[in-house]
Amino acid sequence: MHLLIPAAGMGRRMGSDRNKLLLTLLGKPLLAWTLLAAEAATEVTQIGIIGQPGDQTDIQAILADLALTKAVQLIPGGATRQESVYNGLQALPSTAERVLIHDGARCLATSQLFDRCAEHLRDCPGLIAAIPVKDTIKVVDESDIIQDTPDRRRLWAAQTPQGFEVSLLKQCHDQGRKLNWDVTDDAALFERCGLPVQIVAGEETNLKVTTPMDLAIAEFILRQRLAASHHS
Ligand SMILES: Nc1ccn([C@@H]2O[C@H](COP(=O)(O)OP(=O)(O)OP(=O)(O)O)[C@@H](O)[C@H]2O)c(=O)n1
Ligand SMILES: C[C@](O)(CO)[C@H](O)COP(=O)(O)O
Repeated sequence: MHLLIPAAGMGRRMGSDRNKLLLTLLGKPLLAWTLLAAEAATEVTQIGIIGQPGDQTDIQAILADLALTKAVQLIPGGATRQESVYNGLQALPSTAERVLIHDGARCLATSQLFDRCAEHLRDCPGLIAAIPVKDTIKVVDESDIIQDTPDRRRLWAAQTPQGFEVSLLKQCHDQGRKLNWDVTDDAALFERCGLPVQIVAGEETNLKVTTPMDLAIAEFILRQRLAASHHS
């Protein structure tokens, strides 16, 4: 199955001078960890990295270092994640029926999670990895006065991978562009088009590295993971 990796962000919330996916986490760029998980996933056959042209040299260097066995294509990114994924969809071969999309910034996703999503995608038109929300969530108005406390049993935190039938997702993206929808994930486009999106069990460690604190937490998790694999 094809995997698209949006990797064309600026990392503004990270506050660094470059794309956060090029920052180092335990000796490798963030993007390299994401690619290693994709390489280890049995169900992933082809990888499209969606990156800004200005990052292309760095991305090529990461690829040269990893020497992945899977076919990798570089696709130019857009101004938003939504635009970047749109570009990725246009670059897929016409034979691609289903696609997984996974944020480069979720560099701790395991190969098992990719495989689980790909397997489920054979039985539904759209899905996302997600985990149940642990906090009590408040809905507030413009003055920060609480308006509602939704039932936590119905709240899930969206992650990636997200997977879809390619033809349907392309239609949803086209609709979104026509109607100027501005969304943060692909599932939202599917939802707005009235299409069902299934939840698949995500991973608590599959955080999106967004801020410097996330980077520190990711390093802690990765250290634990590597230590456990050395002892087994
Ligand atoms: N124009 C964009 C913006 C984001 N992304 C990707 O989408 C994922 C999720 O985005 P986010 O974590 O918000 O990354 P940034 O946009 O880099 O971060 P920020 O919003 O803090 O600038 C990341 O892998 C990012 O590289 C992308 O491919 N193209
Ligand atoms: C796609 C996503 O990673 C799901 O959690 C997320 O929506 C990306 O955008 P965000 O604006 O950084 O939440």
